[in-house]
Amino acid sequence: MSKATNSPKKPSSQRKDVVRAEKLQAGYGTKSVCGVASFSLQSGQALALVGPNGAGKSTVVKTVVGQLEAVSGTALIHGAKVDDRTLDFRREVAVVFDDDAFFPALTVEEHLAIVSAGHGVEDVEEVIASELEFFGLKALATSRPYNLSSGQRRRMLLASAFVRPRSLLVLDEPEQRLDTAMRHRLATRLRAEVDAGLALLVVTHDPEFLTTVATKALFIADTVHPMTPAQAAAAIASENPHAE
Ligand SMILES: Nc1ncnc2c1ncn2[C@@H]1O[C@H](COP(=O)(O)OP(=O)(O)OP(=O)(O)O)[C@@H](O)[C@H]1O
Repeated sequence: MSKATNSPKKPSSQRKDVVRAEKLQAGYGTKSVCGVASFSLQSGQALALVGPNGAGKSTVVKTVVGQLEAVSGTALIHGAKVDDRTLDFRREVAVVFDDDAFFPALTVEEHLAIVSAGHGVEDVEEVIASELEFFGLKALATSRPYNLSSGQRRRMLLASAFVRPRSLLVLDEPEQRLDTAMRHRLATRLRAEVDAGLALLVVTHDPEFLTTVATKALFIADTVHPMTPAQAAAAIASENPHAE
């Protein structure tokens, strides 16, 4: 395996779809949870999925990354049907969902080291030091997950997506449990990475986060339709504040 850096790939002059969903119906078994979704995502773009609680955003994202079978339709990543067991998929696609997934016996820096080295990153120590700094985890590098706050554990999980190479980053409500300063820092960084060529698929309920990060949006409900980031931010802002 060739050595890798943890930076997103630069956009090529000829843009190809990183994600293409065609008439995708996401759901469980034979029951779809939302309308039919057709969309594409290219290098240098960030697509935000928005919509009310229970609308089907996470289900769509899990279907796109192959964690769920599509009820019907197709999802392609880099032109191929998704198989999250393949080496190519795992090399290219970094995914962070909202569920805490960690090894209780390993420290924060050991978690990051496993992910980074496992993806063939050359300068593991340097990369980890930089992400510990960015995510405000430097003083907690030798702590174990159960000794962290929920927001600190969230930072560790997010950091794990940045210590490895990625051409597609998939984040499900990354703003969850982060304080305002961290949300802002993360949003600003994600936008810079998108501008440098990353493809980002993100579910969010945070209008400010969306406005900073997204280049386009998709409203998920009984019908699915595209929106501009400004329209999507307005749609989120009008969501019932007591719905979450
Ligand atoms: N494992 C499952 N089996 C069956 N139905 C499920 C399962 N997980 C979620 N659902 C249902 O699928 C629908 C969509 O859920 P999903 O988590 O995709 O919504 P969401 O838009 O991401 O919501 P939120 O904004 O609350 O995170 C909901 O009605 C939910 O109850």
